[in-house]
This record gives sequence, structure tokens and C-alpha cells, in this order.
Amino acid sequence: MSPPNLYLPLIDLSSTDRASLAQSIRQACMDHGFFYVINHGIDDFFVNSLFRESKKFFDLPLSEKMKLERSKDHRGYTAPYAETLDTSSKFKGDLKESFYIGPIKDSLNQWPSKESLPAWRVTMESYYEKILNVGFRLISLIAIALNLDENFFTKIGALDSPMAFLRLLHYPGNPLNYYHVKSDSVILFFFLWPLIEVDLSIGEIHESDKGKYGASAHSDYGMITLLVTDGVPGLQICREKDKSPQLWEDVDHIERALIVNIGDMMERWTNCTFRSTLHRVVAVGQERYSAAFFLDPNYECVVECLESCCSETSPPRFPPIKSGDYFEERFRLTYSQ
Ligand SMILES: O=C(O)CCC(=O)C(=O)O
Ligand SMILES: [Fe+2]
Repeated sequence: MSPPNLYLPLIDLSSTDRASLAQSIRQACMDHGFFYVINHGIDDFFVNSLFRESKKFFDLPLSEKMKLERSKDHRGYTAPYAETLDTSSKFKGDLKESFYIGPIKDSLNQWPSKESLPAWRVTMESYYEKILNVGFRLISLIAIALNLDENFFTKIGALDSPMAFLRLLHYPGNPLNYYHVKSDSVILFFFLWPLIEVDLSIGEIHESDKGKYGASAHSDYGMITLLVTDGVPGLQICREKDKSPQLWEDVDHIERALIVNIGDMMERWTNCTFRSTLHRVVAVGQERYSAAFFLDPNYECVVECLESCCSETSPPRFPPIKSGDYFEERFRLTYSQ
């Protein structure tokens, strides 16, 4: 295993020294907002079956996938170019296609039929439970890292039926195959590169930075995100978003490690002590699969500056906000471009 270019701390969940783990997490969250997690207890077997089933879905014809188009509850399929994570971008839409699975105990999720993909639902549900469990363990370490009771986030109700979403992602290898033209309600896909040269006067050509970004620059909305990838590179982070020009650093793949990052809610809670770092996925000309698990608080939970993160000299920077209100606004911006 070659050492990563960008040094991100490795958090070894098999360690019993919770105080030292929490200290490393604190440092990682202040310096990068990103860290690796090893020995998390999710067997390779589950990750491999997650990617195998994910691929089976994304391999279906677009018309089949669109039958499960993302609902108002944010469950289901989003086609390439449906999302613009970088809401300031002049380009429209990201290259990726994705599938959202929300809390598995409610009945709002959409599933491919058992006839077409018999093992799909059970695979996703099983991975969801396992990764949720790792998320809970990390949140408790994060509470310690913030000098709080290890059950702090449970006690304030954040983890009471948390709004945890598993998002399966597929980045096409050849972006040119996915040029997408949108005209009012009509969406046409062109699968032949030469056609792009034709001046199409209907609608708008969605160039998505000419296919440069699988996912454009963004920060995640919630508490923490736990990511697994198939090892294909592309993920980059920018630690100083206001610096010009921005410096983007590659996040290397480490076999069997999860990549964990802090989201905007946690940044608000911690009064920016912990950083919600800008990141993106650049297209590397290779097909790529990943699965991001967003562990976000219960929508009723009020996110307000933690006592351990403010003082007279460092007053709260954000007003308290109900988690559900915050998410609705962020989702609206992401999909309204
Ligand atoms: O696919 C990846 O590596 C990152 C995905 C991501 O940042 C996201 O879905 O928010
Ligand atoms: Fe992200």
C-alpha cells in the first residue's frame, strides 16, 4: 500500500483507547474535516455485494431507472445532470447518477422489483444497518472529542430515528455518452458523440463543465458522511475554500478504509471548530462507483452552538435552526438549478 499524498488521519475503531481516538478525531476534524476509518467491522463481503447490486441497478435501461425517480421524500433515482451540488456553478448538473435510500424502518423507500433484482433490497438494508452502526460509534467519539458526554447526541434526540440516507453513486466512464438536453418537461438523451456538434435549438445543452466533474464542489449538509468507493480515484478536497486559486488535493483510496467527513450541521453545532470541507469528484475517464452514507439528525432536532464551542470571545456564529428546515432549503437549492 503506497502512502497517501494527502495525509489524513487513520482512525482505528478496533482500538480500546477511546480518549486517544477522540483526540485524533478532534485534530482531524479541525485540520481537514476528513479522516479514514479502519477496522470498522464491515466485512469486504458486504461492500462487494453493495457494489455488485448497485451496478446491476445502474446497468438497467434509463426508462426502467426513471420508474423509480426520486420522490418528494428524496428516495429513489436521480439521472445524470439532475443535481447541481455547486449551486454557484454556471454549468448545469453533475455527471453522476445516484439512488437514495432513506431510513429503512419507514415505508417511503422505493425499491427495484424483486423479479428484476432479487437480492437488491436485502443487500441495501443490510449495508444500511451496518454503516448506521459505525456512524453511531463515530458520533459518540465525536461527542467525546467535543468534551461532551459520549451520549450527548443521543440525549438531545439527534439520533432518534436519524435522517440517515444511503446514496449509491455511479460516475460514467465516458461523459460524452451522457450529453443531456433539457427542454421544459422533455428530457432527451443522446448517446452518439457526433450529435453533440449539431446545434440543437430546443432547450439548453447541459454541459456540466464538459464532463469534468462527476460531482461538482460542495460540502455535505449533515452531521457526518461515511463513504466507500470502488478504489477508482477522483475524490478531491479543498481545505481553504476562500483561497484563490483554490488548492485541490486528492484523497487516496485505502483498501478497506471508510472515508469520513464532517458536514455543515456539525460545523454549525461546533461553531466552525470542526470543518465541513469543500470536496468534489473529478472525472478520470474511468467508470466509478461509490456509496455515501449521510448521517443526519432527526428533523425535529434543533442545531445550536454547543457550549463547549463558544465563549465570550468566540460567540455563536449561527442562529439555532431546526434540522428539517435546514435540509429542505439545501435540497431545494440543489435541485432547483
Ligand atoms: O463519490 C464520492 O467519492 C463522493 C460523493 C460525495 O461527495 C457526495 O455524494 O456527497
Ligand atoms: Fe459529498
